[in-house]
This record gives sequence, structure tokens and C-alpha cells, in this order.
Amino acid sequence: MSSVFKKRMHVRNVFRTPPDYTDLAIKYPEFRKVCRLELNGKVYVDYKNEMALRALTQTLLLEYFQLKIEFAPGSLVPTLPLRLNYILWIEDLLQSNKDDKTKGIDIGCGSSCIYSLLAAKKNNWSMLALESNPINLDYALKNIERNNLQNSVTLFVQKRTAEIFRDYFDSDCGSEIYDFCLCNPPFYDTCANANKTRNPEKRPPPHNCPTGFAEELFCEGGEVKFVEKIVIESLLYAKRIRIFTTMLGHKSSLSKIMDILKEKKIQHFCSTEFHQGNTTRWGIAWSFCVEFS
Ligand SMILES: C[S@@+](CC[C@H](N)C(=O)[O-])C[C@H]1O[C@@H](n2cnc3c(N)ncnc32)[C@H](O)[C@@H]1O
Repeated sequence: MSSVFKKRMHVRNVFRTPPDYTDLAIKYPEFRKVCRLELNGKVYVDYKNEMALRALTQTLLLEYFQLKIEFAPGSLVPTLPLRLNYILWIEDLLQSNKDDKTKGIDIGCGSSCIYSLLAAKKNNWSMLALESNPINLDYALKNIERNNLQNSVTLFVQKRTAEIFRDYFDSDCGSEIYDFCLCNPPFYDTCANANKTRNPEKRPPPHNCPTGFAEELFCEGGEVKFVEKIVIESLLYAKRIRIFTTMLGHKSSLSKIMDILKEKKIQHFCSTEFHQGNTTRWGIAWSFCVEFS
């Protein structure tokens, strides 16, 4: 079995027990089409093949969460164990016994709308999904409807990409308090070389083929600038969202974001690592009302 499903995932991540590809290939004809049967009788999935990666994610979403998801052609194919690690970390941060439904905001939900749909289906959370790309919006809406989750996931068309919450809160007449926000920002700086591997000699190459279109992968200033916008707007909406979180694709971004938080005199923050095979991502959370243990 590939190391994509290796240990060190979140303790409650179901993928710590690797899925049986043979069983899945027997059960799902679409997945079977992208599998290869090795001479030793094992079923093999080529993670470097985008079609295979797409079919694998769709199959795992269906098998484990009964979610039917279509991705816009050429768009980011989310890896499920990593997305799940992030949701599980948010569960840990929330740790509340409040009676009313947990409410979250998904910044840049993508064509799959994966975080919002997972959160709604797995945890019965109510999600507001923000997205700016018209193709992703179209697919995200269909994915919400396809899974009959219109009562739990609301899609908001983000018209001004330079902004994060402002568009929504300006148009919102209510005073709803959200428990958290999450984000998988575009990692790369439009001006930098995206394919440049950091520490190429030390780091093993990623298992998966790179997927995603420009708007999903790049923005001006990369993830640090994107998350800086979230931090700045969090000062404005400190009372509307209890815990602000984001994922980071580069280790070097973590200290930069911590410096920004300190500069803005935000005292309560914490961070974590998400692991999936050779891929590591980082999570950072901050709050104006919650102290992290
Ligand atoms: C890296 S993709 C993440 C997609 C999905 N959440 C996932 O994890 O697979 C980032 C997404 O953010 C969207 N985006 C970029 N700027 C945005 C903004 N200001 N507000 C809302 N969405 C934005 C992009 O169109 C893209 O779909």
C-alpha cells in the first residue's frame, strides 16, 4: 500500500487504516477503470495520473462519506486524508458543548466545495462557502445540490477577490456569529517560480501530480499575502467569527504569519502540522475570544 495513507495523520483520521483498493475496484466501476492490476495480484493507482487521482478522491468520498462530487475540468483535485486532517483539527479547537449548530465559513471553496460538504455531511455543521471563480461557483453549487445539502451549505459569490469577509458581511443584515473559518489559500506567488522545489535535495518529490488552475494556485504575494488579508479583516470581524484558521502550504509561511499576528497584537494563536505521506501542510488558528491550550 502506498505511503499516501501512512501514519501520522490525525488520530481520528479514518485513513490511518489504508483503504483496500481491491475492494474499491470491485465495488466502483469508474475507479476500476483507472486502476492497474499488478503481476502480484495487487491493485495499483498511479497518483501521478490526474484522472486516477480524480477517480480515487471521488471514490473515497462516496465510500466513506456518501458524497458525490464532480470537479471542474483542470481544477484542483483535493486529497481527502489531508482535508480530513484539517476538519478534525477544527473539531479539536472547537471542543464546545454548545447546543446550537456549529457554523463555519469556508474561504475559497473551490469547484469541489469539499470542506463545506465534508463538514456538513460528517458533522452536521452549517457552512457558508465563499468563492470567486465563476466555474468553481457553478460546480460548487451543483455539488451542494447533488448531495442535497442546500439546507446546510450556502454558497456566496465573492465579487471582489481582493477581499475576504467584507463582501459577505456588508451584504448580510443578520448578526450571526460563526464558530470558525477555514481556508486553503492559493499557495504560490504569481511572480515567483511555482515549480521551484524547496530544499530539492532533502525533500522527496510529491507523490501526486500537480492539479489546479491559476486562480486556485496563484495570487499576488502568495499565501502569506492572502492570509495577511484574512488577519487584517479578522480585526474588523473579531466578534463575528470565534476562531479564524487557515492552512499553509509552505513551512516558511508559518513564522511570517505568526509575526503578522504579533504585529497586530493578536495574542491567542496556535499552530499544527497536517501529514499525508510525503506531504506536510501547516495549520494556524487565532482568536479574539478563545484561548488555546
Ligand atoms: C487552493 S483553492 C482551494 C479550493 C478548495 N477549498 C480545496 O481545498 O480544494 C483556493 C480557492 O480560493 C478561491 N479564491 C481566491 N481568492 C478568493 C477570495 N478573495 N474569496 C473567495 N475565494 C477566493 C479560488 O478561486 C480557489 O477556488
